[in-house]
Amino acid sequence: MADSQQISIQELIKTKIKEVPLKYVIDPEPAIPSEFSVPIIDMKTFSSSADAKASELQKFHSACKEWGIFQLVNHGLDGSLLEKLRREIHEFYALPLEERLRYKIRAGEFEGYGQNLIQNSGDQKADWTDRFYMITNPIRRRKAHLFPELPKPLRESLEGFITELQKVAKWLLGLIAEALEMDVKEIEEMFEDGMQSVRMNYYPPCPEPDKVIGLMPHSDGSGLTILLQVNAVEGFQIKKDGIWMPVKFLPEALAVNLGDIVEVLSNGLYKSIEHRATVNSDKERISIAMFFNPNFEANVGPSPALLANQKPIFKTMSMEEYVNGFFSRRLQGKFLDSMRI
Ligand SMILES: O=C(O)CCC(=O)C(=O)O
Ligand SMILES: [Fe+2]
Repeated sequence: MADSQQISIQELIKTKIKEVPLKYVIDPEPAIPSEFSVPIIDMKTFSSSADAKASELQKFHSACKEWGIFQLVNHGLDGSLLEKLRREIHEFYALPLEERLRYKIRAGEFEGYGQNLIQNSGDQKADWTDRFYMITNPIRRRKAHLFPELPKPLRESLEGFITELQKVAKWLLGLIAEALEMDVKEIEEMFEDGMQSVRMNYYPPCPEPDKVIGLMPHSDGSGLTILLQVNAVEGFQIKKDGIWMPVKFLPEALAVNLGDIVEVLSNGLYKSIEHRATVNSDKERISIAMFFNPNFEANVGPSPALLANQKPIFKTMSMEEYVNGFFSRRLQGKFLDSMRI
């Protein structure tokens, strides 16, 4: 396989393959369509009457307990900003290969553009995706050849998107503190100047879509993840009550899923949902996920506020230790299982 095709599936499919190479062939568990839809949380309701707010907070609390994912509407993000961001991400993936390769994943690193890494050789299977992952915050942790070197229009719209999402994430974390009856200061301090990262996921069309997976089943290692569908192609699925189900998002909603850190913080009351991405035969699919995490001075463990009347079910570790543990494995399954007491 030529080098470019090792880096990019987008290049591989230009060779008009009829069958997918063995390293991508898995046998994904089928999904079963469900009549249920992911809960919808309306941000506007929180600024209306006290009764309406209390009932929306209750809905939020149940969504976090039962689903670990919800769709946030009336989030106040500027439609034209989202429009521009979507256009610029498309343009990035339409760039000639040499341009995209300026950002390719370097040896021993996980940030950059390219296929998801296979950690151990053997017969480990690969995801059908060309992703671009990078740490965006704290700004001092941005790699000089990645974010600062992006094409200017993409960089500017990403910057705008990040600033807006930071406000939404801060508000959501405050809501989590309120729903869990924690001190809001505790969560604010934990996430202040936190580690944030972004992944632009590009899933090329696939000649045998039922044999591959865009992104293996996993829960996010983050505190919170905010996900935006970049084009209108479906493919996001969650495992709910042991069954995979496809998820349809409202076109302008932000999907918010809880990551492992919030599951640990809530001492298991809230759930980080297992999810995956599927691909299809004729359309590319693009999404962008932004991950919000605590800062490197924080500890990851059950909130002391919750331990007054319950035993911890997870260990506490430093954020540094947590991040090293998380990135030393591939994105698959649930990392927090290794933190259970
Ligand atoms: O592409 C998607 O819809 C899912 C992306 C995702 O789960 C991730 O980037 O962690
Ligand atoms: Fe994810």
